Amino acid sequence: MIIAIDGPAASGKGTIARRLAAHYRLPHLDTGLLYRGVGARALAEHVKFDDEAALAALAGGLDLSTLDPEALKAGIFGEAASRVAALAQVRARLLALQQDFARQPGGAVLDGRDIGTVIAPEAEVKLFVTAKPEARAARRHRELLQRGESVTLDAVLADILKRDERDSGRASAPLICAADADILDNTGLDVEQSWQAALALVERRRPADGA
Ligand SMILES: Nc1ncnc2c1ncn2[C@@H]1O[C@H](COP(=O)(O)OP(=O)(O)OP(=O)(O)O)[C@@H](O)[C@H]1O
Ligand SMILES: Nc1ccn([C@@H]2O[C@H](COP(=O)(O)O)[C@@H](O)[C@H]2O)c(=O)n1
Repeated sequence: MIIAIDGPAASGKGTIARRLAAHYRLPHLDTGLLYRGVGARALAEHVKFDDEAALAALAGGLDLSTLDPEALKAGIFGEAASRVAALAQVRARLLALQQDFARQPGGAVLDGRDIGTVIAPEAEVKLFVTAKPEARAARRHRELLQRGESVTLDAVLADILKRDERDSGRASAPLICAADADILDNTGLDVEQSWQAALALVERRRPADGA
């Protein structure tokens, strides 16, 4: 069974994806980490965000096993990720890795922006997890403060709105809800309520044999 989870920044899709993976004993890929990894290397190597060929080369050389999820969750890499993610050549270089992960025997859980539309349109279960920008900003703000980052709620909200616009407006694999996805708006739901709502939606769609 492939479970595809998409949605805007800080909607809680990663939290849900990790729990679904544990619940159904499926491998999980947070695809945002790939773009964050490319963005981080671009910053480290001073590659300009309009140098598509050079950024695509970085994407082609990405080694999943060396990515540090904790470090890549820093706010600065979210913005860098969304800039490199707008480039078609970068996305093309990351396509096979994600599709291979999705199509492994037994299935997988992937979360991102284009999983149900581009990476695994054949997924048996698709969730589009969303929440009002103010709710998402409050969550991300809390998370960044816990990480020790000094940032205002207004700055986080502005970043989220900018990223939403860039991710939804780009020509290549924009963030859109797949026509056959279930929408979960978890504004006003806490983590546990959001998880229970997601699980109920997945259970409704899950193939009887779990394949
Ligand atoms: N329903 C919820 N209510 C409150 N906080 C939540 C909820 N769901 C997730 N969170 C918290 O919000 C933050 C963002 O959640 P998460 O990382 O799952 O979002 P995401 O959509 O995967 O974000 P990203 O933009 O990095 O892909 C985390 O700190 C998480 O613990
Ligand atoms: N499938 C995906 C996943 C992510 N992106 C881009 O990466 C940025 C960071 O993603 P997070 O989920 O870690 O916040 C995001 O803003 C997207 O621009 C993507 O394009 N496709």
